[in-house]
Amino acid sequence: ALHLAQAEDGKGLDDFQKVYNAIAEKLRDEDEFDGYIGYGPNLVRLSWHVSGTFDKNDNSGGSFGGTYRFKKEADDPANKGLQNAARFLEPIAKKFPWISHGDLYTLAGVTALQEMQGPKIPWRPGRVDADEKDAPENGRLPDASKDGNYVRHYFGRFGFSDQEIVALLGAHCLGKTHLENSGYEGPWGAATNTFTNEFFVNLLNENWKLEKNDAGNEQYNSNKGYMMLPTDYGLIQDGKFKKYVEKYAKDQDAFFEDFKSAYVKLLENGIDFSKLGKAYVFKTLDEQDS
Ligand code: HEM
Ligand SMILES: CCN(CC)c1nc(N)c2ccccc2n1
Repeated sequence: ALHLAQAEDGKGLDDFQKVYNAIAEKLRDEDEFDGYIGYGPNLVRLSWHVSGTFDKNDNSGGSFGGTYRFKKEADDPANKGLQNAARFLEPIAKKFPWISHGDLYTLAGVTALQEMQGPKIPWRPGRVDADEKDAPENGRLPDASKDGNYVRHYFGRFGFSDQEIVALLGAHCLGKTHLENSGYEGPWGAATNTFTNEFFVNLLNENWKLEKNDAGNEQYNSNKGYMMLPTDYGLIQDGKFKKYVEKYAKDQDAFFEDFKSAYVKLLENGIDFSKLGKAYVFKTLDEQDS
């Protein structure tokens, strides 16, 4: 059965907005990280990795239990580089000991996206920390060296449609790949900390050359110094995905709307929130500047 959400007792919008603000202020303050990209993209990746372990066949993994806090999950080679996001969140967890790890990891991704001018992401609390025995085994996160069909099959495990898959991958407008983390490198310079539909525009507009990188892995590079993972490139090799790439390259609002829905589905997969009221929509720091 699905995990039943149990909100932290007596905590409401104001309490979670305080956590949001603490993360957002720390994001602004520590802007030099990773060549002045900042921690935003890394926090978004963490929120996806703690959720992407979900398996609808037995309702294992996923964001509910906050099991990333155990080495068994954190040390998954696919999570290399996310130690930065985890370290960033430690003082936040200390300041707000009442928030569960699952709620903190997902709220941090929502905060980072909104502070990077992304769409407003409705968020619901109620994830409850589980034990190390509940941590999913390594190997549930995707392999970047594969093609579009692999991506369709991989996300089929969570019940995502072609349209939801393309929208979700639009998050690769943020940050960059790091050779020492994943064996992929770049894009230098182009890496951004602003949420836009640029990933789709680049996919369609650049001429991509398949090259071996310094780690011996193949990736697509453009003469402007952009890069695409083989799984990214699969979105324009596969006709059914490509029509959504074209839609989002033309219409950023449609991308924002579809990304928001798919990202919420990713973060809430496997959890029954029916006992809770409506989701919270947080104000950005800019919207609160008194
Ligand atoms: C086919 C599925 C996916 C594959 C194979 C994939 C693979 C990767 C790889 C290899 C990196 C580079 C990591 C590093 O070297 O530091 C990366 C970074 C990133 N991914 Fe994905 N990813 C996928 C889906 C997603 C999704 C669904 C999201 C969010 C909704 C996401 C968000 C990010 C972000 C924000 C970064 C940049 C992190 C940073 O700059 O530190 N990815 N991804
Ligand atoms: C759209 C070009 N960029 C940086 C703005 C980009 N492209 C990517 N293909 C990419 C893939 C994984 C993680 C980050 C990524 N960033």
